[in-house]
Amino acid sequence: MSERIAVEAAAPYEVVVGSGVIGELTDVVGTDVRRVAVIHSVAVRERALGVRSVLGRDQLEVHLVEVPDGERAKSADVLEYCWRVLGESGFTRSDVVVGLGGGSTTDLAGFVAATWLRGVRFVNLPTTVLGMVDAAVGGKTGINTASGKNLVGAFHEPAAVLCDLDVLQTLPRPELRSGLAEVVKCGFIADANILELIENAGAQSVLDPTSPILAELVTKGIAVKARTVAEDLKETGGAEGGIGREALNYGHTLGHAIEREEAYGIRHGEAISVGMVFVAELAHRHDLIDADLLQRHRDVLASLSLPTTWAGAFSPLLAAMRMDKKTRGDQLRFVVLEDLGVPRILAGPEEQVLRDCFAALAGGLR
Ligand SMILES: NC(=O)c1ccc[n+]([C@@H]2O[C@H](COP(=O)([O-])OP(=O)(O)OC[C@H]3O[C@@H](n4cnc5c(N)ncnc54)[C@H](O)[C@@H]3O)[C@@H](O)[C@H]2O)c1
Ligand SMILES: O=C(O)C(=O)C[C@@H](O)[C@H](O)[C@H](O)COP(=O)(O)O
Ligand SMILES: [Zn+2]
Repeated sequence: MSERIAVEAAAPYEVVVGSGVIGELTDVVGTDVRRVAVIHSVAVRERALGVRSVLGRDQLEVHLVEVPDGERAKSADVLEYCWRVLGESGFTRSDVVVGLGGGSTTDLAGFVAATWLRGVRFVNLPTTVLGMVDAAVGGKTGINTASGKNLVGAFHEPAAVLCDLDVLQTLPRPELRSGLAEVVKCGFIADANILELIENAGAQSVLDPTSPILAELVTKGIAVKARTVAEDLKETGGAEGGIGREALNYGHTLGHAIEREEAYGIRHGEAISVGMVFVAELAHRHDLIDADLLQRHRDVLASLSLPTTWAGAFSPLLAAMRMDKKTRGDQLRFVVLEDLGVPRILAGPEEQVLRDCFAALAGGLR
């Protein structure tokens, strides 16, 4: 059984979730296509070979473009390598890029597609929970630079996203957990039912790649992402009363800074987990949320063994946060909650309050 979630973009597309849905790839790649470049990470090489043999049957010329695992793929060097392969293969505007891998791979593949010939079609085949619920959907593509995370990129929507749950069976457990941090994020910003599902089911079944509960959480996370991006495709502002796509950045201001500070040795979802506790502290200290909602952040994340504390110096993080895309001029802006499911922007908090929130993090429980 599969679920189909529509994303109402300028060119609407579907996110298909279920076991075996990779079988739809030939259809979504489409006709009148001569070449397909499958940009994939090393870890999913076997899957890439499978994709090549399926697409190759239709007389397509399939180029496998293997890139490093994880964040190392999101570099100017790897981007340049992909451009070179496309150039040497004579890749035209009617050809298609396929991104096969986790969020790092699909962020890169999407940016390759956004920039080659000023934009070609691309299809995402995410192979991590995080890729399925977040990175592969919504059209944010890009790479990192020495100054920080995702600083160069483009909005470029995929033509389709196929989330084949079977691929999760090889995903290492810490990666699965990391993806769940973005699912928890969706719970706090938009769909409290996600939190209840996790709290009631318990970690064992949530972390089981074959469990119906994980499939349900993935589908619900995608639904939040699809709804949010459809309202504000390019992060220019939400509908009346809302903050639009910036809501999806919950926990990311500090989270991205931690990733950079750790030289990407921490997983994205782990850093975002710490970042969500930080902004919950911030909201609590501004009397926006009560102590119970703050504690609920720690509890649900800890129940999945996601980190809720981080020990290190604050000043480098503050400097990195100034490079966050939500910053305007010298003013830092954070996504916080004013209630469960009600995100808002908190602009220009006092530096001392930020330091106090950080100290509370480093010290664990308040
Ligand atoms: N564009 C967006 O909207 C968006 C949203 C969220 C996150 N992101 C980005 O996504 C990235 C994180 O993505 P991620 O958590 O998927 O990590 P990842 O892509 O770095 O993958 C994690 C590791 O798992 C391996 N892997 C992937 N699929 C596997 C599988 N099925 N079996 C075995 N190993 C597998 C990868 O090769 C890698 O080593 C970050 O760069 C983050 O900034 C982007
Ligand atoms: O889709 C979005 O919008 C998000 O913010 C989703 C985030 O989970 C994701 O990590 C995104 O890549 C962060 O974007 P950035 O604009 O802060 O780089
Ligand atoms: Zn994220």
